[in-house]
Amino acid sequence: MNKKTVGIIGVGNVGSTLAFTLATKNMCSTLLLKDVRENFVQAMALDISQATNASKSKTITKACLNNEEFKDCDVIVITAGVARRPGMSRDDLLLTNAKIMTSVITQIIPNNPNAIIIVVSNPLDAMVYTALKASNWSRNKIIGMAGILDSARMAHFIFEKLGYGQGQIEASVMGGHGDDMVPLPDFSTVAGVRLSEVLSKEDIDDIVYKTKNGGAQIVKLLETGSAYYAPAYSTSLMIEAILEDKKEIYPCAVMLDGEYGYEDIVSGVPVMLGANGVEKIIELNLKNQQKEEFSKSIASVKELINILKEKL
Ligand SMILES: NC(=O)c1ccc[n+]([C@@H]2O[C@H](COP(=O)([O-])OP(=O)(O)OC[C@H]3O[C@@H](n4cnc5c(N)ncnc54)[C@H](O)[C@@H]3O)[C@@H](O)[C@H]2O)c1
Ligand SMILES: O=C(O)C[C@H](O)C(=O)O
Repeated sequence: MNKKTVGIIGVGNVGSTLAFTLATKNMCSTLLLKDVRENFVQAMALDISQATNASKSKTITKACLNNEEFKDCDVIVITAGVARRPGMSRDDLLLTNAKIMTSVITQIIPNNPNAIIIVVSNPLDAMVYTALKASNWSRNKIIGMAGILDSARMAHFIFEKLGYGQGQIEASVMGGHGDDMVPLPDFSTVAGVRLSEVLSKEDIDDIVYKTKNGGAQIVKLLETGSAYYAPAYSTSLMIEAILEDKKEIYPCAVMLDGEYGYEDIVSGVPVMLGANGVEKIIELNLKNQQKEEFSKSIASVKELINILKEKL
């Protein structure tokens, strides 16, 4: 096991599921948990620590009740904020979560100068942007989790149509983590076979629709919040790639600086993750229609950022 410290701020549904995954899988030596709900975070730390002992993992889990204890992290995950409820879009969380993000960043930065930060709070791309501006850190160090989740959802819907190929599906989604995300059937395969070889255009269109609506579908069924198992697991893959310097390619939300023709805007693109966070941004050769969809998705994130500039 790595002698590494992971911190999680916001230990609600996603944060606690992630903490449980990391601790019971022995993925770090120390796990620091922080939340505004002080009793709750202590309960989570106790419960997860006891699960860890049952699993014979060596991870030590601690609840931090002040900023001084939350220190020396190699990776920090921010899931602090509110989640949407039925009838809401992720964008409705903008102002509330931007205030929380700014306050969290200001608190954690002084004691964690070497951390790579993974942002999960929504609306995701605008929250990564907020965290980057509040910290003034370089773009390789603050990364948003969404593309792995959206791609996993797309793989799920591909399997639903096919009825075979579970575990062999590679799906690809880029763009912002909002209603205008860009599922890419042309870059998706089943055991290397292109989707268009095994599914009709109608089926593929339906998969694209369901992928874009995947988060809202769960919100509607849950009634009290949003998805957490797939988001937490997707985040754990990013953490593993960073802690173990795996140099793996994942779709993540990053600040663009000329890539795909955009700058000063955050969006989901394939990146290489390693010990330094984002170590490379990969530029796919998109067709015209895919470029248009990506541009629409960028415009939606820009709108949110303009609201933040005006109102915060
Ligand atoms: N990027 C993605 O793909 C993705 C996936 C799932 C959820 N999310 C987002 O992640 C966020 C968390 O979702 P959840 O289901 O875990 O919600 P949740 O309500 O279960 O947990 C949020 C936690 O944040 C805490 N919190 C609030 N303000 C805080 C602060 N200032 N400091 C520390 N902790 C604070 C709350 O007390 C709560 O425990 C939401 O914004 C949600 O929309 C994003
Ligand atoms: O849908 C949400 O609000 C949460 C998250 O962004 C998701 O896609 O599950």
